[in-house]
Amino acid sequence: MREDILKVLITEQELKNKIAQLGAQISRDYADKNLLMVSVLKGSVIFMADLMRAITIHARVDFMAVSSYGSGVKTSGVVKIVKDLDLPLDGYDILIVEDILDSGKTLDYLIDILNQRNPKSIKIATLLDKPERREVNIKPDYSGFVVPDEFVVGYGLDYAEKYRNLPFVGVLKPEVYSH
Ligand SMILES: O=P(O)(O)OC[C@H]1O[C@H](OP(=O)(O)OP(=O)(O)O)[C@H](O)[C@@H]1O
Ligand SMILES: Nc1nc2[nH]cnc2c(=O)[nH]1
Ligand SMILES: [Mg+2]
Repeated sequence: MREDILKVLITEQELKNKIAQLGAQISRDYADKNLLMVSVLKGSVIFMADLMRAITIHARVDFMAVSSYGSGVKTSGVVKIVKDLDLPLDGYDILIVEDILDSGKTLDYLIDILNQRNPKSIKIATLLDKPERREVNIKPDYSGFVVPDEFVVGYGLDYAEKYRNLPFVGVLKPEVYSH
């Protein structure tokens, strides 16, 4: 698996340090709020697991699965809800936890849907932000790293459902895509 990686963009240690900072910041900002973290499966699962443990105040968690990329590297533009939340949102301050904000279409759609359920507030925490690729007007409230316009994998992010279990974020060798 490691032999498929062209370069490491963000190391395990850099991820760890940044998530500790984000967790501390969120803990301060939500001290007087009613935090419900909403993880967008599957990509955000590793970030969610690490971020929630870096948060030192009461936090509830829930999971939602939407898919727009299928198994490829390009968004289909169609966002499908594969699994909905279990909890109603009224009275909660929602923090959507994402692995990457790319075109922005996934979150744009998701925020529309979640807003209809009357939460107190909705904010976005994304590990990675790829602003060059944005197609809709959306910005993260908490962001770990800005990444260049390259398809990244690892730490939850897949290519054809593989590489999610790499402990760092990297870029694949071009020949991997032709298999
Ligand atoms: O900003 P966008 O262009 O919409 O892209 C970002 C979304 O794409 C990926 O999910 P994907 O649909 O591949 O599903 P996955 O999380 O299960 O890999 C990623 O996890 C984000 O949710
Ligand atoms: N794995 C992966 N999924 C994405 N979804 C949107 N952008 C990306 C990306 O750069 N890598
Ligand atoms: Mg994906």
